[in-house]
Amino acid sequence: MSKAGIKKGPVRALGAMSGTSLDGVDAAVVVTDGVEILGFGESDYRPYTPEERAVLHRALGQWPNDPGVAPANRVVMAAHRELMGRFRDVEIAGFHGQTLAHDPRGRGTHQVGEGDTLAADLGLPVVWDFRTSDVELGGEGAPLVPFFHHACARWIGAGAPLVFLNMGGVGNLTWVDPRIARPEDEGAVLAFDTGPANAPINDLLLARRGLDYDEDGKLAMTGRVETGALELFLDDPYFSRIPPKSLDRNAFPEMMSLVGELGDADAAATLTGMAAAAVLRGMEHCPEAPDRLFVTGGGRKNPVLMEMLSVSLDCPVLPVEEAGLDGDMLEAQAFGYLAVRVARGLPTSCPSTTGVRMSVGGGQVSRP
Ligand SMILES: Nc1ncnc2c1ncn2[C@@H]1O[C@H](COP(=O)(O)OP(=O)(O)OP(=O)(O)O)[C@@H](O)[C@H]1O
Ligand SMILES: CC(=O)N[C@H]1[C@@H]2OC[C@@H](O2)[C@@H](O)[C@@H]1O[C@H](C)C(=O)O
Repeated sequence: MSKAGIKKGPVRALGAMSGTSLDGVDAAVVVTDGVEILGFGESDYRPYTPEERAVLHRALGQWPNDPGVAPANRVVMAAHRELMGRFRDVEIAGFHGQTLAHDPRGRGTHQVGEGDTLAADLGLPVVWDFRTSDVELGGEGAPLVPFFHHACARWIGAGAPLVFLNMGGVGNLTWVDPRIARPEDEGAVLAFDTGPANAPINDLLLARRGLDYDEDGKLAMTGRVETGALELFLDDPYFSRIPPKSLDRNAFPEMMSLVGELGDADAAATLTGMAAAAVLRGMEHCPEAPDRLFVTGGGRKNPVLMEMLSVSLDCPVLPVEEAGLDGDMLEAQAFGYLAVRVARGLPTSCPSTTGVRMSVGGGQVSRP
């Protein structure tokens, strides 16, 4: 028995993720022993209502005890309780919560949501608060999905280095060498946040058109990238900083003023171009050219973004479905996988994924 009280060998683990796009909560089952992936189970999604989303938006940038946090906590807990309660025959759950603020070298990192309450509500051991111990040990506390990306590379039988690129609200990439068996071993993974991805596009569409996002890149498709604005954006020192490195959702507030004078279509095209160009700059940091780049997250459904990535990168750019994985659920699956690792005392991050001083298994375990 592990510290979470789960049996030896593979278990069905449920993971849940509420991402920086604030669109809703994903939950998915992965079958794992905490090392290898043995299979995937069912998955489900629970969108936030417009009112709930507004509560979360108001709480962005807030720290514990700030006034918007308690209402945000109620929204996050209710959505997770409802969604995760739909799953059966699960032995353990991983609960990421919702990031409200991220300042690893300053005030820390803040995910709202109470895993102990959720454990009692669901009657399951819940692993949560995944990022704090990494930050306490000098790490960025993000990204945390890279150890799961390494397991995915092995699950799909990859034989050469490849990249997983998540285009969520923020972009993050993991360069993986699947020939190295353990992710914490030297040279197995390199990971970092590439830059803003969908969050600024969503913010623009909301401000200018009252829409949640630029569906299928329809608006960007009719616009033109304003290269002056793009170059000013790329002057930010973040892009030349050696990884690991991570970002807050709203880390580039100047983006909106860079496109402020542009028409709606040009502004959308330029923000989409900025997301793609940030990835290109990120690829310069990879130790070796990858064989293929698999895109996960909502951005893979944006044909304008996918085309921009394809024309600028030297390797095939493919939606992760081409590898038989589910690009909407990868992060939720990751937190199920990481929960089992924490329960079994295995690390969840290492110096090359977050810059942490030594490999660490982050996360609190709450039993019902
Ligand atoms: N058909 C589509 N066309 C264009 N963009 C899309 C489409 N579908 C989803 N998106 C974008 O993807 C976003 C959702 O992506 P995803 O669910 O990966 O984000 P997240 O998990 O919240 O973010 P993060 O990974 O940063 O935590 C939407 O808010 C939207 O911007
Ligand atoms: C602090 C935080 O929540 N960061 C998120 C965010 O969204 C994408 C990117 O920025 C990544 O660093 C991370 O999420 C994923 C799940 C991760 O930790 O791997």
